Amino acid sequence: MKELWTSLAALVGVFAFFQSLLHAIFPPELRFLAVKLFHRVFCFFSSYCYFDITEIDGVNTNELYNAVQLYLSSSASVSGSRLSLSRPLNSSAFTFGLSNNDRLVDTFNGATATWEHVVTQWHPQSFSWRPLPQEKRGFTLRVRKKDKPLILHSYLDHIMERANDIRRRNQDRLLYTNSRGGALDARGHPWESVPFKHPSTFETLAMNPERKEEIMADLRDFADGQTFYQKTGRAWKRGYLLYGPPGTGKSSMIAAMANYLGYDIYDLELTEVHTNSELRKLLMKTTSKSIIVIEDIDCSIQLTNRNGAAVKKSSGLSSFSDPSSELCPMVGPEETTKSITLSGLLNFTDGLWSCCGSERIFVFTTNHIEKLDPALLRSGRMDMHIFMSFCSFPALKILMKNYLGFEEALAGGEEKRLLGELQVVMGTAQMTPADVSEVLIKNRTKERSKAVAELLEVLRSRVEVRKAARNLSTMESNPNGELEEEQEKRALESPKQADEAVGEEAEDPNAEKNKCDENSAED
Ligand SMILES: Nc1ncnc2c1ncn2[C@@H]1O[C@H](COP(=O)(O)OP(=O)(O)OP(=O)(O)O)[C@@H](O)[C@H]1O
Ligand SMILES: [Mg+2]
Repeated sequence: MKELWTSLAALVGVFAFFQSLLHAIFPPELRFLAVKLFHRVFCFFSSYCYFDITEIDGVNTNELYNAVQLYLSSSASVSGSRLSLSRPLNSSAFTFGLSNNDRLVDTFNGATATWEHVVTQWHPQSFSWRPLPQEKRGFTLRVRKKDKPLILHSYLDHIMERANDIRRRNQDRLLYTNSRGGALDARGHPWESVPFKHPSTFETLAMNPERKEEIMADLRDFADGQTFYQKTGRAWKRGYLLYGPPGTGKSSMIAAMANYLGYDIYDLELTEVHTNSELRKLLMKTTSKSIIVIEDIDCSIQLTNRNGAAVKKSSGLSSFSDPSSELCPMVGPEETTKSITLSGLLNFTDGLWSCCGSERIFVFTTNHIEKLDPALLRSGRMDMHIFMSFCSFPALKILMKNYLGFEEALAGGEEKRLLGELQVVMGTAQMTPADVSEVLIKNRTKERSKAVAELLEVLRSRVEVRKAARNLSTMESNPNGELEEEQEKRALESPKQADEAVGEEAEDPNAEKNKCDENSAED
């Protein structure tokens, strides 16, 4: 045994001697060439090929590196004995990873892939404004040469897909905003994000159950429709226009959609976007499986029609923004040339640029559908028009269940009677779900039947106010109806002052016409 150790030590000594001799005799360039040559010969005779996937690709983060890390985390958690553990920002789950210079073997369609996590110290030479990492990290993938085509064509795609899945499952959804205007952050992103934790779901959303089911089915079909969209040559996107009075649940519906599908939300603040190209850049930086929202589209911004002229209500093309409205200040011609145009917006939702991602939903909301340009309403543009109405009786039952735990099937005699009375007054009271919710919140700690009775009282007084308003307006017989409109607005917008206010019945001007109106183009 002792002899073996002696001969081993001698061997190491000889090797060290020859190495120092080589260093002394040959210049570094020659040594470098020799190593390179050796490497080439080795690669030529080796049956393996290698791929390096570094964390930083030039100055940008390499998406594939992150995807591989996430992908391997699912198998690493099962097989590894020493793992790195992390919890990414905005994530609700832990992620496992390979420790430095550790290996993991994966198989894909019969091919074996060996992954090694390589970490080396790094001292960047060049100056950078951004703090750069002190170590260089990357993965080395080793596969048999014969498996190279399979790896390049399918395996990497498979990894990206799996990683996206894992990310979606682990990560809290995000709400993005472009409130910084067009300015980019350190990573070149124009969007800022916060975790999206809105509790609204389709279960809590008060609306006609059949209509709700229809919308949910539409969303499901959309999310599962990759093959359909591919087969029919359509971009994988869908547009919803939500319209109705304030407080009827348009924003709540968007949150419910996002929660239902597990999508992120991009809340596009159009007033912060200055040009069409800025709008395009924003679109390009959105991810798949997301909902892009433009709230209050009718008064977000001064839009121009496709001829470049300002859209005028009087010209027959209804306007997004009434120049006289204080919400939508008039923009002069010189600004108009710089601002975004209607065609820019239509390109954003519908043109070639809308396809620079997939599986995206566009949602526009408005309180005044009659103010929208027909170009936005025409068939196929916004696939589904959803009217969010005043609180109906079925919607009221949902709110009562949410806030008071009131179940119709379990209601006692007195509760049943109250429910019957509610049904009678509900149709004429025209209260928004937001107003009803407020009354229910106020009374939620009371005994249930008392809370219901209280709501009935509020609804009745509302009906009374509306009746009085109608009578008064008939007496005044205002030929232009302008006063009626004003009174109606006051009575409905501030129900608390309704006793003093005198108004006329307010109805969505397009309610009947547009109710549940869905563009036939979609199917
Ligand atoms: N259909 C509804 N179902 C459940 N809750 C509702 C509904 N509509 C309104 N609410 C309640 O009223 C509040 C305001 O609703 P929301 O912001 O969704 O209305 P909106 O239609 O978007 O109003 P606006 O037109 O002013 O933006 C919500 O926080 C929610 O609690
Ligand atoms: Mg809203």
